[in-house]
Amino acid sequence: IVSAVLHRNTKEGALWVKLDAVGVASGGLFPWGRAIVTSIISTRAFADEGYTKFSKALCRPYALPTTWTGKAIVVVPPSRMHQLLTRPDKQIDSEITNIPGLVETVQMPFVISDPDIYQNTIHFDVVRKKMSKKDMQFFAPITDEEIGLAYEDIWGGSNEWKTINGWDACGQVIARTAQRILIGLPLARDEKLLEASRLYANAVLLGGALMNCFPPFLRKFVGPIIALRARYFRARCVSMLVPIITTRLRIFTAPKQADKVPDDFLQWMIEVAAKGGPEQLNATRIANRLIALMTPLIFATCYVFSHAVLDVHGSPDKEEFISGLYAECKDISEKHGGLGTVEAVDSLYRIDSTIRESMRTSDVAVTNLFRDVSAGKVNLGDGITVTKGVRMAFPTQNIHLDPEYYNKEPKRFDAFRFSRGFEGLDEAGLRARAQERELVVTPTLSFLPLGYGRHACPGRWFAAQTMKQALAYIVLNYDVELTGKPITRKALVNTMVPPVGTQIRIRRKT
Ligand code: HEM
Repeated sequence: IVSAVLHRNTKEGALWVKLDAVGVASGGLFPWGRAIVTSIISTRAFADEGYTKFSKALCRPYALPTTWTGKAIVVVPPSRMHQLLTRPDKQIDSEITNIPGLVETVQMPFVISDPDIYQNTIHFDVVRKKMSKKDMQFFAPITDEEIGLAYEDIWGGSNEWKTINGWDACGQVIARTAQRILIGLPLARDEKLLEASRLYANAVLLGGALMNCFPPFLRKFVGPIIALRARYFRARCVSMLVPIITTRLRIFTAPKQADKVPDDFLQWMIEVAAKGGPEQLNATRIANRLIALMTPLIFATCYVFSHAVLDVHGSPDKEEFISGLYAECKDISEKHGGLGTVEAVDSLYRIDSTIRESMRTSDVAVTNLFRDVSAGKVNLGDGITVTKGVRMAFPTQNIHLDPEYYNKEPKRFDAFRFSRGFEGLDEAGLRARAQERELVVTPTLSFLPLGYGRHACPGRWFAAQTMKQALAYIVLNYDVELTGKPITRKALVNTMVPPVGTQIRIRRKT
């Protein structure tokens, strides 16, 4: 059936016939069907093969079979990346969009019933307007304070070793900090809301990965069942958020009293919603928008941050990394009287390099930066045109581990890879080479975890600043050891499954 769909006599069928495919056997029954089913556990191997054979050797796109779309996605070679990721979404001959890929990565429609939340993404505008580089001074002292309090409450102050779940412990600190920004005090510290939002984020990630193991025609049936857990936690979050949103809406519509208007994400969200018309000023809808943002704010940030903590502490070079990080954090923190300013956080170059390196080596996904053709056709060269309904992606994980871009041991986690070359320079030397620095927030064609071009992540300055503060806090205040076996990471379809069971031993430094 799959073969017939892929090869039917349409423009799309012509595309699949023309493209080289990976993982599809040349003989036997239902080769495409078998490749699609195998993609559940072999997407990474398929992508490795496609990268070597087609992306690198021939600079050609190839078809990657996947249960996710129930057919294949077109993996575009690095040579076409700049052009495709910087072009306007709408051109005379074609229209592309990144939204379906983002939405379907976590299968949002099964979790949130109101389609306006993911079809009309006005909450993205709030991130774009209020979370740019220039806004970081506003957030720095708030996140610094919340991170410190969160560690004290969650990781504790005991000098005795205790064993905790590393993924949960990192996630709880990030969730609390993210929530402080979203809804302010006192609700941000409400234990029940914190737990529900963190479990919601986990359920969305793991549920999405699981749902994507089923092709769309089966997903219709299993999706609602798998999504029950995420729906339950979402409903709990909504019921806790609606009262505060209702109060804020009242303040918003009342005659203005400047001192009463809070300054947090929820307030900015209400202001943007008001421009969208009265139907947007609905407390449940606003709650769902905040929850939709919890996926990047809590899940993506938690994913990256937990990996950075585990990568540093699980490295054979841990001693060297930790002592280098400690020296930097202590020096900068003493110089700036803490880490609650942009100037202080921006000076944490080794910390920045550690997080960037972890994002490079511990990718969230096998392929990423999805673009669906929504109208017309996109020409990929070599006579290959992609038509409406086809999803394109980039071989991001392969690029991140390619010796052409990372010539020194590309698979090794080398925390100071991006900072080492700048050590020992005086002020003038540092200034002269400032433009050369590759930071977490600097997307390049060989560093794509935060996107590139037109839709590069607008939350990256906030995510980077918060993760840097949170990692520096651990380095300064805790001894951490990984317990159990070394972490091995596997892909489930396109998602790299995080090590949610990893245990760590921690104690407060004396
Ligand atoms: C470390 C954590 C994060 C990672 C790894 C991450 C990753 C990404 C990536 C790869 C994209 C580009 C998608 C594409 O090109 O199609 C993206 C877009 C986006 N991110 Fe993030 N993100 C993170 C944190 C955040 C935060 C904290 C926020 C805001 C609260 C945020 C909000 C967004 C939004 C609104 C978009 C869509 C931009 C657009 O379509 O123009 N992200 N993110």
